Amino acid sequence: MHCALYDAGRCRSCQWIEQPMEAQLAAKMNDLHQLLAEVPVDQWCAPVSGPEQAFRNKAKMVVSGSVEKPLFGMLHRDGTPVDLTDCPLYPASFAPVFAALKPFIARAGLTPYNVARKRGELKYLLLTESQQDGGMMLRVVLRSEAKLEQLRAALPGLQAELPQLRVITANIQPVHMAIMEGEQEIWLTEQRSLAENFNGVPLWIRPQSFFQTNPVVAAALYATARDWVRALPVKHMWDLFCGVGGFGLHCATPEMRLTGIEIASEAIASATQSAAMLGLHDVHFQALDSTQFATAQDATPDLVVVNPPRRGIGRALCEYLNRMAPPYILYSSCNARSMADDIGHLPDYQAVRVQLFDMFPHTAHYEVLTLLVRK
Ligand SMILES: C[S@@+](CC[C@H](N)C(=O)[O-])C[C@H]1O[C@@H](n2cnc3c(N)ncnc32)[C@H](O)[C@@H]1O
Ligand code: SF4
Repeated sequence: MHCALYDAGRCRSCQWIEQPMEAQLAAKMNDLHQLLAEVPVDQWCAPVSGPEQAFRNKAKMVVSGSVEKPLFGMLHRDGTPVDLTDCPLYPASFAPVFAALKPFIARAGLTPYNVARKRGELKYLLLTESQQDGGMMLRVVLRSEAKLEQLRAALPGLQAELPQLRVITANIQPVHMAIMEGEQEIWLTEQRSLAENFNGVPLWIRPQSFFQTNPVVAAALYATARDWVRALPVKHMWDLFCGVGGFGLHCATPEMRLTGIEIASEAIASATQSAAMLGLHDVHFQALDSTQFATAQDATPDLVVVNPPRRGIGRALCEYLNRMAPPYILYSSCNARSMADDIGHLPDYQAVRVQLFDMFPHTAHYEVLTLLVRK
């Protein structure tokens, strides 16, 4: 893929961009084979990839420059700002939003935060688009509430110009560090979450909850999980690290009992709302630590889905799964190294099927789905 910012040496985030997609996929498959070298796999499925560009539904922009001429993008290590509004990973629909946000910042008087001087208010802009209808969520990350009223006063003009901005919030991040968001979220619109839909399953995008950033490949991942699970005799499943519920909501049928566990309560609120829309009644989503939840249970479900952060599920959860022995485990991972470690700690399970999903093109990262069956 071609990226002018990469060619100019201004952004090097996509380290594999010069390799054709087929070569990238082959290298990722090779990496996965090596990481699972000690794990016998019955069936390797063909890798799944999506579009080469314009595939991201989310932009996380550091705001720098001046209030009259803000830049949206990132800062190099030496503090030099780079404007990434032309990044080809974003869909074309982002360009007019970025273009309108620049003069809006001047009108609202939101001075970009200057990291070196520790001055200014506006730190980041986080923009997410729903594939369902092009609706968008904009989160304005501010250092404090000092400019909140100015932001509120300028908003009606922005909303008239960009009616696709359905959800707008201010996030207050007072700490001088590269953390993107703080705990305090202030909603500036009546609508609090953005409707999304993958494969006919309603999902909700909202602040403070994880949502997949490559919708085409994520939809394929959830659909595959659904197909694999529906072929198994599952009456009760757990979806651990469930986020907004994508896996559980795809796999569950009205006859099935679904328990979803996730640490972020905002994500659990979304998952609960989706389950109600689907008419699923035997569904129990709770905001808890997955390991603490699991290790406190006596009953074992037929299937445990896990989709942990990069660190994997960890030793304690592996030990619990060995002991409680659910017949099936479906492991979706964005870090095959930690997944391979975890599978190494599940000696009673056989990897029957593995499939790679190219969720992060032009980088070394990828998602992998593994079905484990009790031996
Ligand atoms: C890779 S995301 C997967 C989310 C979801 N399965 C999906 O498809 O969107 C990992 C999720 O684990 C959650 N998480 C992190 N630590 C956790 C913990 N200790 N217990 C439960 N959930 C946790 C995160 O908040 C995040 O939503
Ligand atoms: S993140 Fe965007 S701007 Fe940076 S190298 Fe990749 S495609 Fe180019």
